[in-house]
Amino acid sequence: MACFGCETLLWIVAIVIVLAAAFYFYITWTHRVFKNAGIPGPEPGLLGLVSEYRKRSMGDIDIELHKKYGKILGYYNASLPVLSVADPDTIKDICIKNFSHFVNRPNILPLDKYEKGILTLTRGAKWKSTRSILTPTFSSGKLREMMPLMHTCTENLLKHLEQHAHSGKSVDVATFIKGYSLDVVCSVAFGIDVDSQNEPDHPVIKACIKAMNLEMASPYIVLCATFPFLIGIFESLGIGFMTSDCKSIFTKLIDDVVKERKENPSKRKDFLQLLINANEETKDKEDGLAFTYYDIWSGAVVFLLAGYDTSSIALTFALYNLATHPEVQERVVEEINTNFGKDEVADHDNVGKLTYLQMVVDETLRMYPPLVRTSRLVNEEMELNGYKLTKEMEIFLPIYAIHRDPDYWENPDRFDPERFSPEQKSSRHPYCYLPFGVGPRNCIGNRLALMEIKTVLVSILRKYRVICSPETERPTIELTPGDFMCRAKNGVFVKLEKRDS
Ligand code: HEM
Repeated sequence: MACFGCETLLWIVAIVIVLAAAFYFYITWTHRVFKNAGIPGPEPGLLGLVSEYRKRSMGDIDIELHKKYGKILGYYNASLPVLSVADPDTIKDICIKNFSHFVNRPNILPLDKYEKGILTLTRGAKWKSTRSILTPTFSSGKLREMMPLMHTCTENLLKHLEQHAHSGKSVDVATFIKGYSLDVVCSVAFGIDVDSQNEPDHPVIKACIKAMNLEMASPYIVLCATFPFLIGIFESLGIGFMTSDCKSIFTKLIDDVVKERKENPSKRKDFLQLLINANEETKDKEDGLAFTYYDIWSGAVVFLLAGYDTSSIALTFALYNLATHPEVQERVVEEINTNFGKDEVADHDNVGKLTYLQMVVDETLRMYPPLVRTSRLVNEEMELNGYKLTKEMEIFLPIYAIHRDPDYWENPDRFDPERFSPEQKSSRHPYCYLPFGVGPRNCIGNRLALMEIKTVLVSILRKYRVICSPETERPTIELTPGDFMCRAKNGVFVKLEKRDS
């Protein structure tokens, strides 16, 4: 007769075996989609590409997959099938021609009542109404009004760079630029003035940094991608993707500012005020069309989630490209000197004159698109170019891989701003360049981002020559593995040399 302890152990072993077998059958059942549809792609293994995300950058993974399997392929993120589309004509079909079938993006994580209003994640009618309310807040007039706030952040950045330039040592510009971008988010979206370089322990700064720390291979994402039904369960329990401490810091901050401004109307022309105005103006509209208090929260937070890292990555890589290509840098400086008066401040209106600088920024966004992939969700079963798409299938557009595809870009790893001369631009397929995405669901902040990047570059380049140091990674920069964003793994080190004024 078996002892009690042995019997328990046998039960545990049996349960583990049954669970492991159930998991195996479940996962192989979910991995049947592309084989059934005849769509090429890598063997899924147990968790699809998840183990790859720990080793290599997402951009490099996409390049390799598309080289091997063609412009349209299927892979799995844990149990979730993803159709990766790197063909510009099909991208046009998805994002423009058949947009109504692909309005939404997949949610890879649960969303609570605050997060559901975040524009990048909203769906259907809610997306349409939020997008149309937010679009005017990014108009030229509104951007012009926000410039003075951004200018104050640039002044802070220059102050910090000055201290380090003096030392003659190599500096990680990524850190400085991130600090600057955080100051912009706090000022423009949260209505507070913070100098994050001097106040790294400020609770809002810490919350912003924590809220941005999501990687594709994080346990939370892998769990939800393996068992997607958990997303619904978490949502019904009121659990979202942001940690509760970050959420309560943002909520308290926004509550306080909204309350204060409703009692004492403010003259400050920031994005948060535009959100408060939208809330006032739509409060009598029927349910679903009004811009609610939660939408103010989501509007401010989307600025952080979508606008902070993206702009700082673009700025950082622009400085890297200028340091590694001094002849391009001197041409930009010459253009600035020709078009700007001695003490003229770069602003919304005058940066438009700098056409060569625009080409440099465009080429930087090609080589290092801040968002490595963007996505769409199939909203009903359909056929597209001979492929059978199932309802809820995720479609990813591998921006980084398309930008490095030699079929569209000669010598794709070479930095060459001339690719964006009017002649070269007009001779290229328009959908093989997608740093800001494409179609009605493209980046709402693209003009703001470009204005910000160009004005900051002008301010830095008029003061400093950005040069390589022994620490500058060359010929290319290693990117962080498994990151949605195109982030430099080891920072971006350069030296700053003061220019003669
Ligand atoms: C260089 C900087 C930036 C880059 C490269 C960038 C890139 C992108 C990309 C690729 C998308 C997805 C588009 C698509 O799926 O077609 C996107 C969406 C979005 N971006 Fe940006 N972005 C930048 C800056 C900003 C800024 C400053 C904001 C300001 C708030 C912003 C707000 C958004 C929002 C709200 C969406 C979602 C739009 C929607 O779903 O309707 N972005 N961005």
